Amino acid sequence: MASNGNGSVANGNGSATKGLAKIQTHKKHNGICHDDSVPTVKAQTIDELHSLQRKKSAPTTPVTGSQAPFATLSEEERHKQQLQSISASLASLTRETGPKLVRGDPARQSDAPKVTHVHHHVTPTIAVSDSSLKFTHVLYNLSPAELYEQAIKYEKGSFITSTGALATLSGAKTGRSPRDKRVVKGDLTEDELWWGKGSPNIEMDEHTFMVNRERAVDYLNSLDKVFVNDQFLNWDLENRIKVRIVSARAYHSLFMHNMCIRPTPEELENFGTPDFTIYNAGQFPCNRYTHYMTSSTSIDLNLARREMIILGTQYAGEMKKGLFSVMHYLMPMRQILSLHSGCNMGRDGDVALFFGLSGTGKTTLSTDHNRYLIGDDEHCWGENGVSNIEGGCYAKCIDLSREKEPDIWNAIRFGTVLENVVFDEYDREVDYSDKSVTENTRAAYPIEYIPNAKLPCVGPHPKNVILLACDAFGVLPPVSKLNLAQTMYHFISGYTALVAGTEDGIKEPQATFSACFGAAFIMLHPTKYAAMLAEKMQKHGATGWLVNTGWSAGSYGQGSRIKLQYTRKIIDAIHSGSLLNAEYKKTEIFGLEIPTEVEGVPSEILDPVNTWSNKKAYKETLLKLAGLFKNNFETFTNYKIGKGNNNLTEEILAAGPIF
Ligand SMILES: Nc1ncnc2c1ncn2[C@@H]1O[C@H](COP(=O)(O)OP(=O)(O)OP(=O)(O)O)[C@@H](O)[C@H]1O
Ligand SMILES: O=C([O-])CC(=O)C(=O)O
Ligand SMILES: [Ca+2]
Ligand SMILES: [Mn+2]
Repeated sequence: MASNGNGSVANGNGSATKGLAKIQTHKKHNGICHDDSVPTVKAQTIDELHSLQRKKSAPTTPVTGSQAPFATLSEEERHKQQLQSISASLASLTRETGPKLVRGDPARQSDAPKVTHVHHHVTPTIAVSDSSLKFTHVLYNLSPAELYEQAIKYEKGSFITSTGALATLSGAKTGRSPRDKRVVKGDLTEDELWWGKGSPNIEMDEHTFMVNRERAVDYLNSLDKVFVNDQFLNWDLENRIKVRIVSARAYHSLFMHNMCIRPTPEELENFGTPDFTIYNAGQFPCNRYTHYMTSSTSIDLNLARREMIILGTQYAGEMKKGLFSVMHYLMPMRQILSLHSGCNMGRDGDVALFFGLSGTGKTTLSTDHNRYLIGDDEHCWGENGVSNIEGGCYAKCIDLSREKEPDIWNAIRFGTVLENVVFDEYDREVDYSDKSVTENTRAAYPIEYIPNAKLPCVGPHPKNVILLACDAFGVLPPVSKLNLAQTMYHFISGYTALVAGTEDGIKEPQATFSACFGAAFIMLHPTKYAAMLAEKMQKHGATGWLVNTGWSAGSYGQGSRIKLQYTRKIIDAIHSGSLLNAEYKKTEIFGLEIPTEVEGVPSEILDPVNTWSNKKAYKETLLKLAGLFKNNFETFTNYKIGKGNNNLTEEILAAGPIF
């Protein structure tokens, strides 16, 4: 609006004013003066006014820059194609087409009339059912703000915390249910996948999968609305996988919005058919009379159909880790190694991988203020280097403190999903020490919430491969340098003490072995991944390390957990290269090379024997753990690691504890 810059007295057309000049705020060309300086709204009705509040925009990603304007399709045509594709996704066994879908929130009445054009042809003889007469509203790739509103309006237990995060409850399950994860054994998968003892792939047949699929799809179709996320996995563009997640809760949609890679509007426009689809009907149980079902929970993977069904658990980590399993199948088929690891990069481009089971420190230690974060949990290592599979991080929050983990603390803000935390009823301050709901409290946030995230999340070949173990026995050294055979031995063993119930039902630390530091997610035999890792480490000259982030000066109960501050110093020394050239000595039994000094770490803790007052108890505990390693490794002694590489196989077998 034009203003008459030099004050309000002169009225510009030269007409004389008697007495005090009328104060004019602005003036129209026709010379009529108005007292009010505020322009009126451009709306004829209250409804229209409210409609002005919301500007139309497409979903955006804050990540990659290119935001080319839509060119090829009209908005309406694009919506129509999306809905048809989603309807096809939701088609049941008995109906050729899926439900009638309508875009938008059923609570917004104005959305309703737009539906007619997505009406599908139905075969009148079989498809007449009540559910085919109703519409299912599709909330497609909503923004975090919209998902907040949906969650707060419709999902009990959803609240905004004092820092703006969305606090939510995952229901009866507060961790994954590995014993309820099933994989269809069919022509494609029978020979390719790892089955039997030690394998995470509990078999099911195609028919049972379809029974569960029908149950999930019918449940979702019976709802007034479903959430659909179309997103990507893997920052390596050549090996990017398109995923669709159909779910019933805003919590699930926001979780996956944060955890998967968010498409730009342009990428969404050209999304096409997803490579893999999840049907999350987690609120609804499976039918226990169905063959194979041992509980009301079932997470079912069908690689041939490229689908996953979730029944009977609302824990969002099932979706994240279910897709990780899929990547553990798809990527090795392309000679790319999939890794349950964190990953970061120094200023000079030195990349480190952090392997470890749940709770060993992948997220905590890869989130390092002095380094670029590539990702905290799931990566690929291919011809050109490493790439993150995900677009977000999933940090443990129990006992989180601003001082010890500032970057994670600051990432818990608007947009972040906070699972199962306890907060003050009035001011909504979260009490991170409260375990009333679960010890496995979690925050899921987009990776760019970490200030020094490396975008895009890719990096060159790793220089250091750090194996993290949280040793509840307190006998493994805080850090050891490994040769290649030892690295493979410990990678295949995948030792830690499970802490704090990420897997449903486990509350106390206990020794556990999980091949490749992720047996729950691998699809092929562990030696396949191990061979790929050995080959890549050899080729690119990476050094292996074993870091104990667990106990010192006694086992769980007597000793205490190694201070995070010390572990960080150890990791710093690995990154800087100073530890590579330190002085080493060899430990008994495990034959580990341990440094005599690390800057910033008391030297006496570097050899665990020094920290135990009862040396006899130390030796007994060491032998006990060595025995557990030996027992565990027996399953692998008959396997060759890689093709024609017998030497390495023998070296690996010899790289374990000797007693
Ligand atoms: N010395 C230590 N080193 C690393 N972490 C420690 C140490 N002491 C305590 N911790 C705590 O241990 C936890 C490590 O959890 P983190 O989230 O890093 O696990 P993760 O390996 O990423 O597991 P997941 O795969 O389940 O996400 C954090 O809560 C961290 O604060
Ligand atoms: O999957 C989860 O729920 C958490 C996680 O990262 C793991 O267990 O490795
Ligand atoms: Ca993590
Ligand atoms: Mn993990």
